[in-house]
Amino acid sequence: MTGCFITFEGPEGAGKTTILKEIHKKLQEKGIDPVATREPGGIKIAEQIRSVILDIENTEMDPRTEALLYAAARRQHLVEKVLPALKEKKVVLCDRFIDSSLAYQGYARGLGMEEVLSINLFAIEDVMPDLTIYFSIDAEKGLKRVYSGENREINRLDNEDLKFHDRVQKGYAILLEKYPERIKSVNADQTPEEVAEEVWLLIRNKLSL
Ligand SMILES: Nc1ncnc2c1ncn2[C@@H]1O[C@H](COP(=O)(O)OP(=O)(O)OP(=O)(O)O)[C@@H](O)[C@H]1O
Ligand SMILES: Cc1cn([C@H]2C[C@H](O)[C@@H](COP(=O)(O)O)O2)c(=O)[nH]c1=O
Repeated sequence: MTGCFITFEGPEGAGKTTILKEIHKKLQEKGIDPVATREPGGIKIAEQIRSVILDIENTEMDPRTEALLYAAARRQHLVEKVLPALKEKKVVLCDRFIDSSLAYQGYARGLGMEEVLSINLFAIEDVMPDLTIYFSIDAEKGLKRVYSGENREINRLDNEDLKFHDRVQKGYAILLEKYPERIKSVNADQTPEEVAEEVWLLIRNKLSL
């Protein structure tokens, strides 16, 4: 098996983290030892940057600072964790990557998707995911899940108004049109078991399992 970089994308509460854990388990059952990680975070420095970005009290953060911090966390995570794993021919499952920056900072914050792409190309050079799974759900429904769940703290980005989260979704819609070969959409508004099944099918196809 060759290395494969698979990213999970979507609005808040779409179920990415839940399904990523399930896919990790399913791959292990097939005798594969995948690396499961997340952005921003996944390694010490990037987790430290994450707490600065997502701190609910950092309301004065400038949008360009925000975009640069995400890109910096991405760079460090890529060189410290993702690239070494791919070099060992591992499957890497990553909760969010560059598409989040394009949808959230580029489109929803209004910085421009091309501008945000260019700072990110500096961070990632030419490393793009082999497959991106987009968890499609209405922004409001996803947010309701986040606010009613008890398993994570509400962060600064969750706290943006619904219009912001609707723009995030629009940003992703643009990306789905732009990268149809790489980004595959699943219906995230189903039971976790049904969503996991759709995602599993895509991953099995990609890995020829
Ligand atoms: N298919 C589903 N149906 C209903 N609830 C779900 C489903 N998938 C996940 N949830 C619940 O919704 C909440 C958010 O799920 P999860 O953390 O997996 O989403 P996420 O996409 O990673 O969110 P975020 O990016 O905002 O952290 C959790 O409480 C989880 O238990
Ligand atoms: C990578 C990345 C993330 N974001 C946003 C998306 C979420 O609101 C948070 C991360 O929280 P999660 O619970 O781990 O999903 O950060 C962003 O705006 N830009 C990015 O590049």
